[in-house]
Amino acid sequence: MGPAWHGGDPALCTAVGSALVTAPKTSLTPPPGALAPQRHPEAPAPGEPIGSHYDQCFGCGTGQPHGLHLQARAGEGVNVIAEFTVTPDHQGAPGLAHGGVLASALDETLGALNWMMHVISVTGRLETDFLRPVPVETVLHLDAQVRAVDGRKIYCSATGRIGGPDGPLAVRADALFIEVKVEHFIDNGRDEEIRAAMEDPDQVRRARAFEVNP
Ligand SMILES: CCCCCCCCCCCCCCCC(=O)SCCNC(=O)CCNC(=O)[C@H](O)C(C)(C)COP(=O)(O)OP(=O)(O)OC[C@H]1O[C@@H](n2cnc3c(N)ncnc32)[C@H](O)[C@@H]1OP(=O)(O)O
Repeated sequence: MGPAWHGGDPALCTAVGSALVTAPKTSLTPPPGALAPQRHPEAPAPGEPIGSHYDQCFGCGTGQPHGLHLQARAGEGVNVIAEFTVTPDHQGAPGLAHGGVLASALDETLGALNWMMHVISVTGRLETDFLRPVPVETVLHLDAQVRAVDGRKIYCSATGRIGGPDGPLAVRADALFIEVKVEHFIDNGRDEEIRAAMEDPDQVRRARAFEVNP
């Protein structure tokens, strides 16, 4: 048998005999020169709703019938909080939330951190730990925070607790978000939706706000 596939990165894994040895992944660990995150002076006040960045977003869009409808609020630091109620539509196993849905809820909460720093960024990497099963009708209390910033790289983490902000930890994630320009969406999105978004002055204003208020 040939060597195992290691995602093309020989630094991550090495085959030793038939065993696969995985070296620690360092890309979610801020490098020594990384800076502490700064809360933008115009970030929403603590407790203020952050609002949806796009009404068709699966995570936060109010016009998206199949979405999670997350409504994040600003925290005290460079963090946001949100609650997510697991419904029967979110099941993976009978009566239990699907892991991918929970990862989406974490991802969306992490994405809302953009508004605390006035930066547009997208998920580059998301590593999720599922610690407890999450039953239908659970209210998952989500908290995401930026840990460090290194150039365009934003190192952040999120937790999801069952039933309350101090409830049992059910899911957690470390993530690397990468800062992008609005052109990331314009150049890559499907024409139909981009055209509609560009014709919506509120959407354009939301997207450009961070670029004119650096
Ligand atoms: C008019 C319409 C307006 C619409 C306005 C909407 C605005 C509001 C949107 C908010 C949205 C939030 C929503 C929730 C969060 C999502 O769900 S976002 C959607 C999911 N994510 C994506 O689709 C991203 C897909 N990936 C990409 O597009 C590209 O890979 C990226 C992430 C932009 C990076 O590409 P790039 O810009 O070419 O940068 P690149 O040089 O490759 O990497 C930069 C650095 O990051 C590192 N890096 C990149 N990827 C990784 C990785 N996976 N692991 C480790 N390191 C990495 C690189 O090694 C590099 O490090 P240095 O060399 O600088 O040390």
